[in-house]
Amino acid sequence: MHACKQWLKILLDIQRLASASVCSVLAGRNLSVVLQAVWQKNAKLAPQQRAAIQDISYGTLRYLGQLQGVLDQLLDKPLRDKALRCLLLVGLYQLQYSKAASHAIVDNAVKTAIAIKQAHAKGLVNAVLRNFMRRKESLLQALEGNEEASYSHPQWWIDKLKMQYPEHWQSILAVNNQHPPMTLRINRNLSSVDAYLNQLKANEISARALGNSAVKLDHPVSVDKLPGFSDGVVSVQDAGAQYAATLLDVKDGMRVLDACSAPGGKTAHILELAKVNLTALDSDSERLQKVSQNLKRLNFTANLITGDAADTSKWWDGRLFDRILADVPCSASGVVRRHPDIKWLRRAQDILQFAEQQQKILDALWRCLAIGGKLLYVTCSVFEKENGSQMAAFLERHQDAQRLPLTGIDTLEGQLIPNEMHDGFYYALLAKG
Ligand SMILES: C[S@@+](CC[C@H](N)C(=O)[O-])C[C@H]1O[C@@H](n2cnc3c(N)ncnc32)[C@H](O)[C@@H]1O
Repeated sequence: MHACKQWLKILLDIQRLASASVCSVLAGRNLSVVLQAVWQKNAKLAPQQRAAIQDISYGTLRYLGQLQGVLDQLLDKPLRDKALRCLLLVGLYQLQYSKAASHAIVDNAVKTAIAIKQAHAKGLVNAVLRNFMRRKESLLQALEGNEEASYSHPQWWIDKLKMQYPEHWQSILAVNNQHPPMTLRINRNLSSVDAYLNQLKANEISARALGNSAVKLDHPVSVDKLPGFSDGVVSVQDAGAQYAATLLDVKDGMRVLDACSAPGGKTAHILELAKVNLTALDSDSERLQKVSQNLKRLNFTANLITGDAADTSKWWDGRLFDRILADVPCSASGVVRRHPDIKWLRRAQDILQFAEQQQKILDALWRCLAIGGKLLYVTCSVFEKENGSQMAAFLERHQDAQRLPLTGIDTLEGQLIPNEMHDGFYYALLAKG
């Protein structure tokens, strides 16, 4: 194929596959699962094409509220065709946020309309996107006062944050719409933050220290570019997540349970901190394989079990644990910048369901903890039903539980508010008396 034609086909494929991915998410599917399926079906995609499809899909979902608000102004009547609507959203995203030439984006979108059998809509695609280019300022200005469009989050989500964080809700929403940082955890048995920063510098990777084991890269790189990654010198882990293993206060010889362990980021950190007898449980056997791969890279071993943390009769041998990490399933509302699909997939009522599941897991695990032992409850949520009120209710039910201070961490009563440095987490450290 002529080089120019080939290039055009590549651009069309990118737009077509990104639109299809956005459509699948809007139909209720998880973006990373959708993209995995796209890679499998289109095995010949070059790494740059994959990166572009990923970037456009993530970006469109990150700014979906705003893009929908703009699109609705540009349409005379509601557009029922979902594939076409997604193509227009993707085109608007590219026009507003990508560096590609505007005329090329519009031309491609028109051709993509034909490729996805929407040839009748060529005129509409052309008109909507060109109108956006002409009237951009006024269209964006007209969104003022429309919170769902201005903050690109569902209104119920914005309302919850406003109620719960009268001072921080806007900064949380803003951070959720940023690109996530790539942060590393240095295995301090093998290196140190200073030594690793020097290694990164020698490899022309700019970064800075965040505390005594975390290093934040100025720009994400693929892990194979990280010195010592395959030898376990570093792991990729958000700085907020790195508090978990430290707070758990593990000592050599302890029996430790990591009750919701996959993919094993915190499991590995615990093993870096002490020589413990560790059981890593997860209800998802496929995800548990990731724990196994992670531990292998880091040269650690643990007792891996597939099981439901809430149903101890199926997997527990009755011997009490000295430490339990309960990094429970949650709304993931604290890690939205890593998974922008979450904010559109969740429904307000899901939060209560998560809270119920968390309660069952917590109550079951509490029975497995030795007297004098500690349990760390963790969520990557910012919603208080899963966090503060979950903990308050737990302490009401369990008179033998005492909440311990989170030494060395700046939190809002256990809540780590997402910011430029770290994701959003909630931590509650409990001692059994
Ligand atoms: C927040 S993730 C854990 C992240 C992990 N601790 C890490 O740092 O890499 C929650 C995990 O809980 C698992 N899970 C969900 N329900 C569970 C249950 N009833 N029992 C055990 N694991 C469960 C999910 O499969 C998921 O892997």
